[in-house]
Amino acid sequence: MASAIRVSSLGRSLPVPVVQEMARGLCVVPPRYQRKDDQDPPIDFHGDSFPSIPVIDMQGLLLSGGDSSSSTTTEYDIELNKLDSACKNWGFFQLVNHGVSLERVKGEVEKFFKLPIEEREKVKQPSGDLQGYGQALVITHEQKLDWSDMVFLVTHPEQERNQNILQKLPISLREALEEYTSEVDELGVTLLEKLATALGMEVRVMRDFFGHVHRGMRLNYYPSCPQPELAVGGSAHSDGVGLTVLIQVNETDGLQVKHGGNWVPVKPLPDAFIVNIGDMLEMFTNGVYHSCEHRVRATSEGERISVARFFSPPREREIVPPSSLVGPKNPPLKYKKIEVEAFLTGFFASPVKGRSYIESMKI
Ligand SMILES: O=C(O)CCC(=O)C(=O)O
Ligand SMILES: [Fe+2]
Repeated sequence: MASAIRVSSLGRSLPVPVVQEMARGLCVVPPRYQRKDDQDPPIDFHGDSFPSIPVIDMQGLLLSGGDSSSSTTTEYDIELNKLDSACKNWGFFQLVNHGVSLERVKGEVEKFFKLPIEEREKVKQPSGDLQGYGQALVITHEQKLDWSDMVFLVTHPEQERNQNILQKLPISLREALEEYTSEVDELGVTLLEKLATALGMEVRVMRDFFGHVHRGMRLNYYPSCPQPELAVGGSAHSDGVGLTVLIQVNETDGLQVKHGGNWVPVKPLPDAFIVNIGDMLEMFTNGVYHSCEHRVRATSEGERISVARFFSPPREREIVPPSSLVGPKNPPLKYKKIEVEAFLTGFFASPVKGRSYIESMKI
């Protein structure tokens, strides 16, 4: 039985109602979803100075940084510099011109969330597992909840897959996810290599850190909310991974990133990826790159769907920056040395609270 060889799950999340079902016909947000205390002030913007996350052109990036032995800067290196400064100052960027086709995966994910509840529940999160249709990081019965549902899947390494769940996904969705992940994974690896070049690190060092790349994904569903001023679509958090590559499936916006003390809304460009640095890359770069806090607001303007692909180092890897980023000519080591497995076990053991977990890793 394939599932018998799965390595142990990293945590569990208490079962919660499917918000999509609960929300049908509801006029009032139930108390457990009322989050008035989590509604930070809206962005403080002044006309033209409205900030937005940087935009990086993948074709420009592919042409950049090819010859690290040359000291001449080509016009394409501008894109690499833009990438570097986006990861330092924002930890978030939009990636355009990437060549990955998104149509099919978007259509199939939308179709999944339109299925009758009995069909969706076939892939329900089993108790004691994080994979499947449910929620993550629900640790206590008192904890306030997000106005969203998700399907979480680990796809690589193969022994961490929950075959039982994968096989119960509608076949057309499974095939679309397979096609999409093979394309987005290639892009993810290329991006990690470009990040290494931007950091002045040997590409080999980044490759060694990520190894065969641990890969997971989340299909996020945020139902329309009758009282959006009371609820939160997705709690403020930083991603406990290496790198996240996300697509917004439909037209409903809602993602906000914390920048300069403000919550800045993200308006995805057509077919763009939204990419962000995760906690493990912040630690591996000794804080040079920033794992930015982000959240999803609730809205009454309709449902919102997104698909996040996560890239991380393997569980047994210790998160330690390469010598090129730590003293004597660089800052001293800023984060505790910890294995990925221990990092993740801690991450999934407490309710999410902004950047508090990565902050607790600081020396
Ligand atoms: O739905 C979004 O735009 C953000 C989702 C997210 O932050 C996540 O899945 O980690
Ligand atoms: Fe996230």
